[in-house]
Amino acid sequence: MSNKRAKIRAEIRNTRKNLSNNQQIIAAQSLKMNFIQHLKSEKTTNSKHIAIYLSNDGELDTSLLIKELWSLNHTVYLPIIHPFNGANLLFQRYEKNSPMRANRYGILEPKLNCSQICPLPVLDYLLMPLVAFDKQGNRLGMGGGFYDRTLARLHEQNWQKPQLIGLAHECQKVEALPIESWDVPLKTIITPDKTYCW
Ligand SMILES: Nc1nc2c(c(=O)[nH]1)N(C=O)[C@@H](CNc1ccc(C(=O)N[C@@H](CCC(=O)O)C(=O)O)cc1)CN2
Ligand SMILES: Nc1ncnc2c1ncn2[C@@H]1O[C@H](COP(=O)(O)OP(=O)(O)OP(=O)(O)O)[C@@H](O)[C@H]1O
Repeated sequence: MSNKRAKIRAEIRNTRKNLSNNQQIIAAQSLKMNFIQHLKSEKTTNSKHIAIYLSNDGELDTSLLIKELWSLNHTVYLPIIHPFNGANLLFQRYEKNSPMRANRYGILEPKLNCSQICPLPVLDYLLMPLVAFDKQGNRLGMGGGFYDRTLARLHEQNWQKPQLIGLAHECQKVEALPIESWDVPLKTIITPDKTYCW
């Protein structure tokens, strides 16, 4: 692993964890408004299949957005670390009363129920956590390689769906990330302040 990537990861995780509760609440409200605005700008009104994540480690809080998506009749999914290969993600439906369990990192995920797994190409939007992003839309995650491995096959083809959207605080932006061959760049990143499009 590149030292430079590890250093950026450690620094930004620290900055992000030091955001106050108040800053996190305001950020969560802005994220909700910005993503709903993004959906409206696409001029499609039917209900969508949207994968998101439950926040951890100072990540942008998604809880308000998830409630809003449910109330607008969108179908929400969360990542599950693959129970057999442990290296890829599956996306399983998430409802208010879904049975949950903590994964190996202590992050809650739905208990595996194969009938509720959504194949990747059926998802309309994949909202991804990240640690750092740069001005070209490159993404640095927590270091597990889960999203990159899960998206690798899709990335080799000229895929239409899902639209990949990174969610981050503005303080997670850096000038330029050292990139690796497997990194999947993002077309959109939503922060509480701005929606970046490439
Ligand atoms: N909210 C959220 N969910 C997610 C991710 C994420 O980045 N954020 N992931 C995105 O891929 C996957 C989990 N990836 C993760 C990778 C590392 C750590 C982590 O805390 N690592 C510790 C070391 C833990 C250990 O090995 O025991 C650390 O770096 O301190 C957390 C999640 C799936 N779910
Ligand atoms: N497409 C892939 N095929 C095989 N291995 C991969 C692939 N993508 C990533 N990896 C492995 O995963 C490890 C971690 O990758 P990286 O540091 O880019 O993760 P990350 O983007 O920070 O994490 P995440 O995607 O989980 O948020 C790398 O050392 C690499 O070996």
